[in-house]
Amino acid sequence: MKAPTDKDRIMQLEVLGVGGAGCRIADAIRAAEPAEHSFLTDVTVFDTDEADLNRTVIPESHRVQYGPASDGGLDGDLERGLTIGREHADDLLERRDRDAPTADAVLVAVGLGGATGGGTAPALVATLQQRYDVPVYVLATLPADREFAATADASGPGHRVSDPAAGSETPPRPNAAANAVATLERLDGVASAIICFDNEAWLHPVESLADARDRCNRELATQVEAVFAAGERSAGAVAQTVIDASDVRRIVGDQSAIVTLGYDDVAVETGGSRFGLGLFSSPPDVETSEAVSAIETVVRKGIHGKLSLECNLETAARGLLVVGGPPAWLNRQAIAEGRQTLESALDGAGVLGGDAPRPDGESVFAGVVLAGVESDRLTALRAAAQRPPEP
Ligand SMILES: Nc1nc2c(ncn2[C@@H]2O[C@H](COP(=O)(O)OP(=O)(O)OP(=O)(O)O)[C@@H](O)[C@H]2O)c(=O)[nH]1
Repeated sequence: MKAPTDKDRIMQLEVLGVGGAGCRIADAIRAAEPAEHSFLTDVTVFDTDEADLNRTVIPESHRVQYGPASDGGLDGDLERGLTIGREHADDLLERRDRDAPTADAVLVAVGLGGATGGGTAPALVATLQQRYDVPVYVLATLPADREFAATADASGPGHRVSDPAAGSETPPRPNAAANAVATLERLDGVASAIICFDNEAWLHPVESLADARDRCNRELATQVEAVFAAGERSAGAVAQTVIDASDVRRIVGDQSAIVTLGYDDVAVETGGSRFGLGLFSSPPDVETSEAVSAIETVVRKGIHGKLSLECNLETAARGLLVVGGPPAWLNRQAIAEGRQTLESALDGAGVLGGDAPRPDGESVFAGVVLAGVESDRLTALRAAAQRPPEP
């Protein structure tokens, strides 16, 4: 954390999506990137399932099919996925756009529970770590119980075939918990950090993953963007306290810590016309009390609201808070107090804070990172992984 200078480098992230979920999440992150503050160097997606790959809106040049040339993926066979992953990891990295600028960090998105993403991610991350001197973070979804639990038969509410034509059917995955735990173990000691998103917590009670996934992916992309695009200086708006790549690195560490994200936002008056070019609009007069109240609200909900992975806050080893929005709303005192709020919630763990001015933004938001957390959900998945698959 430091005051901005002209030499400040804005954090740039390369995103690689692997497997069905990884490709869709990478797609969602790309879609969430606002034109006026780009933070992505490049987004490339890899899948064994060509049909799934072609449903993303990632340009064809950045979609890579590998392994057996068949639609439908590897059907949950993780051993096979691991073999294919080891065989192809080098080649996949070669098949990226070689002209893309070097990033400050790489984010590998993957859905844990399947065979393609979960099989390839460990080898891909290990190869990235060998080749580059930048952190390699994994963004991993955890499977929902309805994918593998006793009630997960094809007639259960969680397994409604939603829209087969769009490829959104969700077949039961009896091995999902075991696969997820096995992949997590393989990533431990290899990934710089593992950011988790728990599908179980984000799905509504009676909803199939197919119905929920686009909404979940948008939520996750928003959480990611709030944090990783924080260091951006856009259109003359300079953050008072810039969060850069080394700050993120300090907080999430390089020891495969489990990381969870929090986020909240509130729409605010911006004074500009939504329809015109805004050339004649002036910044709104913002009441200090209103700005303070908006920041207090998003910080409180960002910390105590639903996290990407539920955890006991006091177990967090480190935390990061980013407060963003239109510059006129970014009250410095309130942001500093928000950081103290995070510090007290984390029981004195090390906390960094910063602001992210968004001149074109229409909301005030808080992005929260909690690193090194312990989560009952991971314990439950490990227990489920020990049980034999339901018949
Ligand atoms: N949040 C979210 N989770 C998803 C999505 N698609 C799948 N998942 C989760 O990710 C896990 C793995 O699914 P996929 O990524 O489709 O599987 P895969 O890696 O392609 O592997 P195979 O299909 O077995 O070849 C599932 O068990 C789900 O829990 C998605 O779009 N969003």
